[in-house]
Amino acid sequence: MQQEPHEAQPPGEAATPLIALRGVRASLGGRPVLHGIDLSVGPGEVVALLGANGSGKSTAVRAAVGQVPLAGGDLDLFGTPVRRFRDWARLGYVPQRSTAASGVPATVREVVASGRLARRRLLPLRRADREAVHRALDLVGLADRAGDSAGALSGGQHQRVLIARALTSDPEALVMDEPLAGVDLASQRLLAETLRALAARGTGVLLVLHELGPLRPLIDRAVVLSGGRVERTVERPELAAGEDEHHPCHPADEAEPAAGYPLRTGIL
Ligand SMILES: Nc1ncnc2c1ncn2[C@@H]1O[C@H](COP(=O)(O)OP(=O)(O)OP(=O)(O)O)[C@@H](O)[C@H]1O
Repeated sequence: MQQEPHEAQPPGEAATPLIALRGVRASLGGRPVLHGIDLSVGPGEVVALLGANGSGKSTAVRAAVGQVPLAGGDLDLFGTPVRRFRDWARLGYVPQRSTAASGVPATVREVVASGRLARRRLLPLRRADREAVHRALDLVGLADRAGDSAGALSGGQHQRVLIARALTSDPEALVMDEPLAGVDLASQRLLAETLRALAARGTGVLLVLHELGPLRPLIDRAVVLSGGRVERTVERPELAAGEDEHHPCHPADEAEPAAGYPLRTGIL
């Protein structure tokens, strides 16, 4: 990973969003899931996507990284319409754990190094790459497990390996789907420190979260989805009054309207 800041915007000019969804609609299995999502992440911004189970958070971030075709609306990445965008190495993505945990017969180091290949374009890894892999593993507290089989890790450790893989490619925008799921508090704090440092040098971060947890002070904007739409947006949720850190984000499943969503989420 480089330590230099990403390219700065000329003074006086509004920064081009790294990720911009405008009126995005998407269907899965023939069923409309997103009904017109507006969302943007600028350089150095940390944006949290919240909402009940089934509200469309994963679909929205998968749409944002080009994994779900758009049924309508626009997606721009680094100012380029997605249909013309090719520079995928600028975008890091950590998928939801359940969709990523496969029985890959590789060491932890190899899994993390695969994140570097996007930058190397399949050339052999050099010393700088190996150092970047080590740094990324150190950042997630797993440097001592580099030689272990990835299959021998716990669920939370596996999640941290996926985070390290995304970090090692030094992305300018980082999209993470529930990075805190199954990750212990000490590792959540490590992740918070890492994201703070990345944002400070211009990396934009989009996170699906159930609870803000130790990431709360970093969040510039929280976007709450409900039924595939943006229900509300809250700037700097850390500053919002009446919060309860430990209250779950989504008390009800979207499929159970009787449970009374939207309730107070406890997050915002
Ligand atoms: N492959 C699929 N085919 C059809 N429908 C799908 C598919 N994947 C998800 N859906 C539906 O799309 C809706 C949104 O799902 P999504 O996974 O985006 O929600 P989410 O907000 O991320 O939920 P969670 O908090 O449970 O992860 C849900 O109603 C879900 O049932």
